[in-house]
Amino acid sequence: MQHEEWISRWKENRIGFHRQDFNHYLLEYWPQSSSGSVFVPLCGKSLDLIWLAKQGHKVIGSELITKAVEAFYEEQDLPYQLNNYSTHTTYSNENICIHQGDFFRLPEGLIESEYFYDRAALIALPKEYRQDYAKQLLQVAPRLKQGLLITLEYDQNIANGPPFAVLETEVHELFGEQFIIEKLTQEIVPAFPSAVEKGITEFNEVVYQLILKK
Ligand SMILES: C[S@@+](CC[C@H](N)C(=O)[O-])C[C@H]1O[C@@H](n2cnc3c(N)ncnc32)[C@H](O)[C@@H]1O
Repeated sequence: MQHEEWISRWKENRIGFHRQDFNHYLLEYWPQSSSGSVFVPLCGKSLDLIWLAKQGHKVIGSELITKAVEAFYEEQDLPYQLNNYSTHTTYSNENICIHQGDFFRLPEGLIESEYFYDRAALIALPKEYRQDYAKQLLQVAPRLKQGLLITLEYDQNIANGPPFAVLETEVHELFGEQFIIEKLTQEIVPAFPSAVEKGITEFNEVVYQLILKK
């Protein structure tokens, strides 16, 4: 998807993916024993960043759109410091730091997180970008050892994304070489309003745990 489309979505407030509460799969399935840093790619202004920080994690997000990042810190009333780099601008706070810029241009090894959380990141990308997403995730955060991934399934022949349908076979194609993939749960849920407009009434939401192979 073109950057311009995300710019106009945020500008026009067409952000039906944004939730006013914490993701219930995160609350249920986030590994309680985890500690350290969590990477949240394509993070928007998600409240899940707050929940993860409250669990004691250092949280590192990546988000393309300046308006989204500024809205996050302003709405959460969190102070931040700014640092400009060639590929991105970093908004830092004691617990939550967001690299604003193109995820695909973040430098190799920038992020030292051991955990990642993907809700509506992989499924925000068209198929032709998803292999690069999986590759870049591990290049930018080479110490990752575990992740929680939430995908959506629906008939992509009825409507195009985003959100895009990402089936279990593709999750294995993208991550199966590096990670042991366990499907934790799945649930039929009402589709986002933008998908309803395109004729999709419900999604099958699927939650996976990914653990790095030894
Ligand atoms: C569907 S939203 C999901 C946001 C968040 N994960 C959530 O659960 O609310 C996808 C987000 O990815 C951002 N995005 C799209 N392309 C990106 C890129 N190349 N680099 C960084 N962020 C990107 C969009 O601006 C948008 O905020």
